[in-house]
Amino acid sequence: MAKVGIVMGSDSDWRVMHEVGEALDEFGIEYVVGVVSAHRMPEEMIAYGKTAHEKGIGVIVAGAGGAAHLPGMLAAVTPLPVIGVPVPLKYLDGMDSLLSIVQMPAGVPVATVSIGGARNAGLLAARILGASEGVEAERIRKQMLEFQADLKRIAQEKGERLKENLN
Ligand SMILES: Nc1c(C(=O)O)ncn1[C@@H]1O[C@H](COP(=O)(O)O)[C@@H](O)[C@H]1O
Repeated sequence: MAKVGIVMGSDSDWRVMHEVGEALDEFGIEYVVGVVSAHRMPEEMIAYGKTAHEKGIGVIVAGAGGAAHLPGMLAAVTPLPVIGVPVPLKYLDGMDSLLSIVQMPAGVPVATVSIGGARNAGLLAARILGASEGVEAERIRKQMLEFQADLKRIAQEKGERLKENLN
């Protein structure tokens, strides 16, 4: 089974991006973590994007804050799906990052999650890998269905408890 490449513009993004890894851990999916910045190390970033698909990576999850060009620049050079995570910083609350990531020109898609939505990025990467053929993909799909059933059960139990407390 392909791995997920988790990359971020700075080690400071890990406070948000660690949730990508935690979601993948729950699904037994391997990942490799790295820091590559389009702004601070453009050559290394391009090399990462150009070679990721040759290194057993099937999906890239890229997080960055502020003028977040990393996800889009990776999408420009890789054939793999790229999921962008807007990382909120001290100023502008991540709106700058969200707009930088989501407003891609036609032809260069980045699947953008919500501001700070690292967990959903991990879950989306799991769904992408689970959509392929093979035993491992089948296992991920099955586990995702169980995960969704759990979500429903928990939401219903919480609703019931609220009703009991109010009535
Ligand atoms: N947005 C980018 C890019 C990029 O898009 O290439 N490289 C670094 N950064 C962002 O700068 C913020 C501050 O970084 P520092 O904490 O290192 O100063 C981080 O959120 C990072 O993702």
